[in-house]
Amino acid sequence: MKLLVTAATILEIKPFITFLDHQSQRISDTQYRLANCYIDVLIAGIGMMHTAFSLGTHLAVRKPDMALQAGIAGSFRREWQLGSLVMVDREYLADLGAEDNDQFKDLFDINLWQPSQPPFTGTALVNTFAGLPCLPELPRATSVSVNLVSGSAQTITRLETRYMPDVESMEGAAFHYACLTSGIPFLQLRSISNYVEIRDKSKWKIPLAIKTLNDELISIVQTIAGLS
Ligand SMILES: O=C(O)c1cccc(C(=O)CC[C@H]2O[C@@H](n3cnc4c(=O)[nH]cnc43)[C@H](O)[C@@H]2O)c1
Repeated sequence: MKLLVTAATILEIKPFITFLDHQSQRISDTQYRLANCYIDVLIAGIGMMHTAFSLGTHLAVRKPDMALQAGIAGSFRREWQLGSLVMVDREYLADLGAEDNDQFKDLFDINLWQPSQPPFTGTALVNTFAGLPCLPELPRATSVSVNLVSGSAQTITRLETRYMPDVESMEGAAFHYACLTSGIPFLQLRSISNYVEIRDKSKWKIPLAIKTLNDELISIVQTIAGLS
């Protein structure tokens, strides 16, 4: 099994890298062997541009059997606690399009993209989770990927009305696009660090979200490697 684990920033998967440093055989700066599982770690950068380029290059060269993206996210759902985990089954590109006076239109609305053109299902990038060696028991979430973190009532209402999202990140859609296009089974794991609201960074629980994210990531990778 060749597994890719990717994150936007090293901060988000530092405990996982520490686990690999202690529990696995280090092959190079970014490659490890854990039992019969070869693990590549890719810090792809924040945002869809960095993620798409890093992943596109990596998937073409390394051809992993599975890719796992781990990161923190904002939640639209107040009933989901900070630090709780989801796996994303549906991604929307929520701020790529055109402004028509005070209305936002995405690329499907203005007919530059057609619904269900590959690799889209309708207007979403959908993970069926087919081909994965294991699937954690986590809530499934619809996600929007944005370049501009949502922080106004108007934007939040627009996203909720249009996409009915549970969570928001800055990379998920690029990850889904790259994996669907390359035909590589994939899993996007997100831990909720904040609610999507008018920006107040003092309320974010990044250390808690990173802890729960990495506990789950380690557990999943141990399962894939046949260690639990
Ligand atoms: O200081 C800020 O305003 C700020 C805004 C968004 C993200 C950050 C980060 O430091 C984390 C980068 C990372 O986190 C993901 N993320 C987390 N929460 C959200 C969100 O509410 N909306 C979109 N992305 C979020 C994102 O995927 C970034 O890679 C700081």
